[in-house]
Amino acid sequence: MASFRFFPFSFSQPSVPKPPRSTSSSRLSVSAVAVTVTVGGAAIVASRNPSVFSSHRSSPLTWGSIALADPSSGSTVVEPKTGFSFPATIGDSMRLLGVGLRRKSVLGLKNIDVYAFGMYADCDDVKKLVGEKYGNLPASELRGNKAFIDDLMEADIKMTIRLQIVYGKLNIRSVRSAFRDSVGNRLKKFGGLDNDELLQSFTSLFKDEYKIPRSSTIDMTQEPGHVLNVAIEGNQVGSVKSKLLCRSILDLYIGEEPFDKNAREDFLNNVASIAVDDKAAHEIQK
Ligand SMILES: CCCCCCCCCCCC(=O)O
Repeated sequence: MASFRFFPFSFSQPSVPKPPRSTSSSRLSVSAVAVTVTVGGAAIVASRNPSVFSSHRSSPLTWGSIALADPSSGSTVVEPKTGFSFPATIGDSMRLLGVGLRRKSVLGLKNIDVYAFGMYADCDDVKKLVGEKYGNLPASELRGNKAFIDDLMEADIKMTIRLQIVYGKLNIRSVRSAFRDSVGNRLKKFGGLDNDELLQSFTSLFKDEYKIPRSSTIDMTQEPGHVLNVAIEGNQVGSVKSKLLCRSILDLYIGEEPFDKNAREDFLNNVASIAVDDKAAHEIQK
């Protein structure tokens, strides 16, 4: 049964400013990266090479970005290292702005591919934030602007991080424990030491009875009002209302020490490109 917890937001001063080390090693060279986009059943290969997508976009910022393929066509984007695909849109408004891979070292010996992930955001919410606070900033400065990136993770923007399990031997206890480490660390970073109850409210959503075989999905969606909604295989398993928790989870993927640096870069490029396209549209209308 789905559960709902409410945690009022309060950020205290970061007392443990050291984030976990990124374990991602999915650094991909310009020539090596390939992302397949399928449109109407046909596969299109995208890469970080700027030329691939430049034909259908006006912005020079969108090199290597993958999500701005036609969202109305039911297209999907493939994470290149795992071959796992992600829909270009979820629902009416959420668009895929980056895909990546979470790798994790086991007993300090070898890295395993744990899950592929897709990062989605509501474009209208993103445009609203840019319009309200960053309208005067040139797009080239937007994607690297720390205040903007912090705002992206703190504003009331609808976003989903979809995990797709790659490692077939994963059980839900390992998921709980991995979240306890990674999210727990971020909660300390942004909220101080006293957040055990909040962390417990989140990890307890992952109940023993849930099975997560290879290719199953876990969606973590920030809904309006900073409600974190978790769904496993499309079934809602619970929600926690906490701005701190939402911020901490987004930081794992979009923050300064992300699990996959290239995925973050693509995400920020695509966010900037949405904003640029919106500004350009307004200029034309004037
Ligand atoms: C054997 C490795 C087990 C790792 C399980 C990770 C499962 C999901 C955790 C999500 C948060 C994170 O990536 O840290």
